[in-house]
Amino acid sequence: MAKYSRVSESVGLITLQNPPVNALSAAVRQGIVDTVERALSDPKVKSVVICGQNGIFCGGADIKEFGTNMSGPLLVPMIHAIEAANKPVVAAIEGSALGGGLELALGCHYRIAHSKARLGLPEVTLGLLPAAGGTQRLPRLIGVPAALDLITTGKPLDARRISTYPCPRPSDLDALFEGVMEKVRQSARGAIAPVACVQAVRAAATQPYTQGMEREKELMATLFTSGQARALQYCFFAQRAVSRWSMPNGARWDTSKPRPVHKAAVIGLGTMGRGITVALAQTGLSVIAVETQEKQLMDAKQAVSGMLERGARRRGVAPALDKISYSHDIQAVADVDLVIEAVFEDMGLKKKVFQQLASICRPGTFLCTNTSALDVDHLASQTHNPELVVGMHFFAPAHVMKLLEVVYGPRSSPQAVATAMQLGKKMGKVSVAVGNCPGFVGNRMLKPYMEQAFFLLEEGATPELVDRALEEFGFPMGVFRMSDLSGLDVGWRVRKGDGLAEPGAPSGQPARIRQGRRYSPLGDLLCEQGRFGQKTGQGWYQYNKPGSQVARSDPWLHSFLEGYRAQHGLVARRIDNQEVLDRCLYALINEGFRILEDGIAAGPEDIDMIYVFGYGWPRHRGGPMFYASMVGLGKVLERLEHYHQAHPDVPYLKPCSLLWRLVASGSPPLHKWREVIRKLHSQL
Ligand SMILES: CC/C=C/CC(=O)SCCNC(=O)CCNC(=O)[C@H](O)C(C)(C)COP(=O)(O)OP(=O)(O)OC[C@H]1O[C@@H](n2cnc3c(N)ncnc32)[C@H](O)[C@@H]1OP(=O)(O)O
Repeated sequence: MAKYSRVSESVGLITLQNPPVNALSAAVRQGIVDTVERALSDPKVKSVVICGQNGIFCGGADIKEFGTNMSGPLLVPMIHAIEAANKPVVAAIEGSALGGGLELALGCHYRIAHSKARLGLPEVTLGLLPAAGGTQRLPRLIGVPAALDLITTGKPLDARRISTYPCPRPSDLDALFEGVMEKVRQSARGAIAPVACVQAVRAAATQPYTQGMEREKELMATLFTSGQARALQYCFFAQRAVSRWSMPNGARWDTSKPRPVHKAAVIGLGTMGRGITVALAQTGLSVIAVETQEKQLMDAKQAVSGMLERGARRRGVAPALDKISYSHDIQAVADVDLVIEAVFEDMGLKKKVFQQLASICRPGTFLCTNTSALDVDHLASQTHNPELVVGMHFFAPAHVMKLLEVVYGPRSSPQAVATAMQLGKKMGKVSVAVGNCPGFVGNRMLKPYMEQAFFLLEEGATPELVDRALEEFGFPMGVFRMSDLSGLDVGWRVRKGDGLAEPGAPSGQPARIRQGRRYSPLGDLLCEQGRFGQKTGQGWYQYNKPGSQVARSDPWLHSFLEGYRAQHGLVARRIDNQEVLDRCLYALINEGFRILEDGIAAGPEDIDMIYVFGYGWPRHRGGPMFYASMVGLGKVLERLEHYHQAHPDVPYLKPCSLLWRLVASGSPPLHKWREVIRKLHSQL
């Protein structure tokens, strides 16, 4: 809706009214058309001001309308009519003016913005482009380079005084567009909207306005119906939906009250502990950082200060150095509100820390563990108050990565979960509440994905082939480059703990069967040679020196694979990209369905946001479960069955019962899966 009033006798004031962000729904667009017409036909009105209610100009088109039969006036003619008005129209911008909201402002003759206003064209993040004249008017207003930056990244900027703008004067348009196109293609990793944005702005720079508008419309028509736009718009809502968490016992976000956290402690200052300390201090909390080894404590202090200083420089603020006090004595945590344990991933050590915390901390202190896979409930049982224990699983580097898995055990209280979720939000994380099981959601699904990658090497693939297929799909790094980055020894330690990795495996089939199922010892064999990845300069690839990040193909690895296949009587065959994607992704997705079946994740959105924000799943593909729904559940099931028949000793390829059930009930759209899951649970 849009409210009309006349102020100071001669000013027609149009106020957009559609809480919470004044999105341009059909009713709002109709309201604008009607009120503009009214102002223009009123002889007493000499000028018109458009603003938004409740401190926000406009959050853009109503994204909820996208999948529907959109009715009401169209944005383009509405904005044209405003631009063509014979009375001056001013956009008075407070808060956000985004997407269609900014395009509306661009159609006005003047724009006045509050110094704290945020202006942006985020359409590209939804798989679209600003097709209400945004790609045509903005370059004309602020120049091609600045417009390209805003339109292709979707990042908003603060209102600025015009005198601070650089004067846009590109000398060689062709070179400029070629350069930008190359950069955009690289960072887009297969997303089509950023590329279309460049093409639309190129039309603005090289063609008359009307032809530019035609090109903008044409490009938008392609994007609007694309699967990528659907995926990105799904992510927009899923990111918000995961904050409305629920637990199988009925506890929910809206009935569980978090407790405020002012002072926190981090135990263990390795890589994860340092990142968590930085993230907490940057949020404004007082932090006690504990490391019992003196040398490690000194190193950590220096590293944390450096990270805080660099971060503060980037954001133009003072570093939060004074928020942290360091101690080598765990007794220093006695009066904090919440503790995050981040010691070495070893159950014995973690148990000891939890026993100590239980006797040191004041009653009511929340005790959290940053374990990435261990049993949170077992740690809770070391304390007097297991209801105060939850997992807070951060991702490295913890002050940068957006994902936080909040892991509740069977005894975690709703208040503990609510407190961890709220703290995550304060830290700027996308927090997802998940149940307790080995690996939780993210790492549990990674296991079958990595297992398939190892098997593919045994059958004839190379790390380069597997990685290329996954990177072309949109992952920033394939599985082997990622494994080299995070360290092969991490998985080796876990496999040893699980009784899987044994040194000096014999040759032949028995060497590749462990605990009754197919097993690939390839990763273990590399570790036995001291090839831990980037940190040792050798892993699945080779590096110039330890710590280097530039992976190069390694002839040693290729002949090692040949020798391994010969030793075990395996004949290499040709493997194509499709098989790599099918086997790695469908095995991972199948585990996602098992996680839903087990009630470890409340819905597919939780799994998808974990993969998008923590594991580099390409956002324009919406997350693994959304991807499965786009591919078609029937096809996923058929492919899994096919591969399981070929590899009956690989249980991860056996389609799970929820997938069968969903296909049997007609492959309902993803937002209906919860109903099927509820029915399944009620029958168990
Ligand atoms: C015809 C095609 C035309 C396309 C042109 C476009 O305009 S595309 C849309 C471009 N606009 C955006 O992408 C803006 C998206 N919104 C935001 O970035 C933020 O919401 C905000 C406006 C900066 C406000 O942020 P804040 O943190 O204050 O609130 P939330 O993000 O939590 O949002 C509050 C609720 O409002 C819903 N919502 C926000 N924007 C839209 C929108 N454009 N359409 C529909 N709904 C929107 C959001 O989902 C939240 O709802 P919940 O029910 O609470 O989840």
